[in-house]
Amino acid sequence: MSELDTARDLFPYQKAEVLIQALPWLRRFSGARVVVKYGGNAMVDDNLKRAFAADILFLHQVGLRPVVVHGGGPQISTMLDRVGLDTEFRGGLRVTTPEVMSVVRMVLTGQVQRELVSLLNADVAHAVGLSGEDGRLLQAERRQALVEGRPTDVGLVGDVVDVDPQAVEDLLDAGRIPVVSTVAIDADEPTQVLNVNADTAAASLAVALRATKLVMLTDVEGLYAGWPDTSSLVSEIQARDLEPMLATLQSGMVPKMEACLRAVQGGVPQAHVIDGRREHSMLLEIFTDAGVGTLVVPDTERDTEEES
Ligand SMILES: Nc1ncnc2c1ncn2[C@@H]1O[C@H](COP(=O)(O)OP(=O)(O)O)[C@@H](O)[C@H]1O
Ligand SMILES: CC(=O)N[C@@H](CCC(=O)OP(=O)(O)O)C(=O)O
Repeated sequence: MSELDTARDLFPYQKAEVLIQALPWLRRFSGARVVVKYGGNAMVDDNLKRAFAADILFLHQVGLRPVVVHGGGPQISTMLDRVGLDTEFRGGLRVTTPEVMSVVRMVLTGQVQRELVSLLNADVAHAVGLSGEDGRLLQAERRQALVEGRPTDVGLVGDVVDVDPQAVEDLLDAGRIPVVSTVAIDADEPTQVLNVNADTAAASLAVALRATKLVMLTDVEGLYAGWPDTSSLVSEIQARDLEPMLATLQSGMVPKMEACLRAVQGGVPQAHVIDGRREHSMLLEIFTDAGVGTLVVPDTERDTEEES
């Protein structure tokens, strides 16, 4: 039996109780901008994608202003394989030749984004897709990867250095749900596009939009202190405790936690990593005090005072 069936089986008074309990959260987050990063690894089946779209539409309907930033790493790898191009990652970043860049852009903006926009618009037409190229939303500078401590060339890969959020602001003002693909413009050569990690791009956008929350949906429960020991889930961590942990993390969790750190240090009050494989985990996180996943918060003032 799915969790949805269980919810349907609630007694009517229990359903009313759930609605009442959500009221303080609905009040608190009314009008809040929430940047939701949907990772390619959490887009594993059609039911999950539909549940994700339903959650985003719920947030929008109850007065929050969700902005979706999507990934698509596995989907890019599948397409590269299909067209006979090799996939290689160095230091967590895809080695991006001009041919690979064409596939990255095509899959992110022409496949993954289109699919999400179409799911979100199935009943009401709220969602509009855009890429980091539109309105110069995301500008990046070429970067290298760190492999065993050594800077290594990874081709057309960048780090977001400038965000012009106006195109997203315009859509939010018009009551739309922006769906952003993280292809960026090369700040040094504006006709060139760069491949950027979707987690760090989402964090930069959350900072530029002065978002209330950054929520990252992925394929694990959250951050594990002793990965792969799944009993070591970190439920809440301050920026100053996360920083020294970064060097101990592996693979996809490195950019994700760097992104959470970038967000809270840039003024976003809360950054969450939650399990995108569980239907409606986003609603649980936002509208209950169930405390799912890992919450990253800025250093508290009290602790800062204690130190000085
Ligand atoms: N300390 C850790 N805690 C949780 N996951 C970790 C950790 N270290 C590495 N990982 C890996 O990071 C992956 C999530 O990152 P990634 O594959 O990039 O996801 P996404 O496509 O959602 O961005 C997990 O599936 C897990 O294999
Ligand atoms: C430079 C780099 O590695 N870019 C990523 C962009 C997509 C992404 O980040 O997707 P997920 O969020 O699903 O991992 C890539 O090419 O896979």
